[in-house]
This record gives sequence, structure tokens and C-alpha cells, in this order.
Amino acid sequence: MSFKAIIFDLDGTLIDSLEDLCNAANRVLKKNNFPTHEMEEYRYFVGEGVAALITRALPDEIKNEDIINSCVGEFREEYRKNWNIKTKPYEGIAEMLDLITLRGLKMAVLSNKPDYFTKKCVAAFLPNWKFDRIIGQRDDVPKKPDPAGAKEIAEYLAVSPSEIIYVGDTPIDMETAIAAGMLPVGVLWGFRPEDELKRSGAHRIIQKPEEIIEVIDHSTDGISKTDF
Ligand SMILES: O=C(O)COP(=O)(O)O
Repeated sequence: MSFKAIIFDLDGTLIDSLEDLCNAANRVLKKNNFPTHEMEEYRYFVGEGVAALITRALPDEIKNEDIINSCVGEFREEYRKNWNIKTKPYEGIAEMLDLITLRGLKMAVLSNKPDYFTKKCVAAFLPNWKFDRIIGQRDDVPKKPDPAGAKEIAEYLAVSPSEIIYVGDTPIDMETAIAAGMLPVGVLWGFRPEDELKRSGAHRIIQKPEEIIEVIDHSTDGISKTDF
């Protein structure tokens, strides 16, 4: 058995969106007279959706549901205006997607970014490749690390989870892959370091996008292969 599909995380895996996310959140904080954060700190705020990002960015002493909800609304407005200023695909992503397309694997995106922005980003930054399914965070589906979205994609593609590689840059992604029964592959060009990805169960770690081809070509029996 060989792998038949790949699911990608979006922020920190396919696109480098950190600066636009940081700038939108900092504008909301500034507008409300709260302290802002350095971009590096946002590496740890991003990954579990907008509400989690805003909750982490707000000062502890003022955090309550009303403030979080109103800042989430303001963030969506800010990001809607400035989602594509600095964001771009990471180096090597285009070549990687070309190679995967040549190998004939199906491709999909699963993100905790709101569904609307997920689809908008894929259409704008990755227009040259066919993604069979693109899913972001939706109110009626539990977000990652719940495996609901990943399983939905497997069903839609009609591919068994054990034949799917799941590629992401955070522990949330590795946990999602494991919960869905897919092969968790961690990438080092994104938002989190290697030790966190390993601790959260990454079977393989890759430093450059093109290395995904080794994972595809040298994996003949899915996640049961012992050398991962
Ligand atoms: O925007 C987020 O919180 C996370 O997005 P991701 O799942 O694509 O990393």
C-alpha cells in the first residue's frame, strides 16, 4: 500500500502569514489601549483559531468573554482588510506541489483559520494547484486537534486515513493526524521547533518542502512502517 493523499495545514506550513496576523492583532490591541506583542510571540498565539489567538494576545487582567468576542470581531475586520500584505507561500512550496501533483496524490488543506480566510488564501496564494478539498474552521465542526475535519476530508476523497500523509508545523497538527489515523509529518520552516513536533508525535520531520517526496516514495505500507 502506498500513500494516496496529502492533507496540509495552512498557516506556518504552506503560507508564511505570521506578519499579517501579527499586524492585524496588534492593531486591535492598540485600538483598545492594550499592550501589543512582538511578531515572534505570535508563533505561539496562532494555531488554534482566531478566538484562541485573541485570548492569548489580550492582557490577563482584563480577559472576559465580552472583550474577547468584541476583539475577535475587530480582528476579523482588520484581517479582512490586510490579509495579503506580507503573506506568501514559503520557499520551495511551489516546487513541492508540482512534484506531488506529478506523483498523482490528491491534495487537501485543513486549517484552524476561519473557513472564509482559508479558502481566500489558498485561492490567492496557491492558484496553480488542484486541492480536492479546502476546509478552515467552521462553527459547526470541532477544530483541530479534533480529527473531525481530517476524517471528513478522507471520506470526501474516498481514501483510507492510513493512506494519507498529514503535514503541519505545530503540535496541534501532529495530534490531529494521530487522532485521525494519518501519518504525522512535521515541518521545520513554520512556527514551532523540532522538539515540540517530536514530543507531540511527529513520525517524520522535514526541513525543506522537497523532502516530502522522500516520505511519499519510501513509504510503501503507510503508518505501519516501522522506520518512521
Ligand atoms: O490561524 C490559525 O489559528 C491556525 O491556522 P492553521 O491551522 O492553518 O495553522
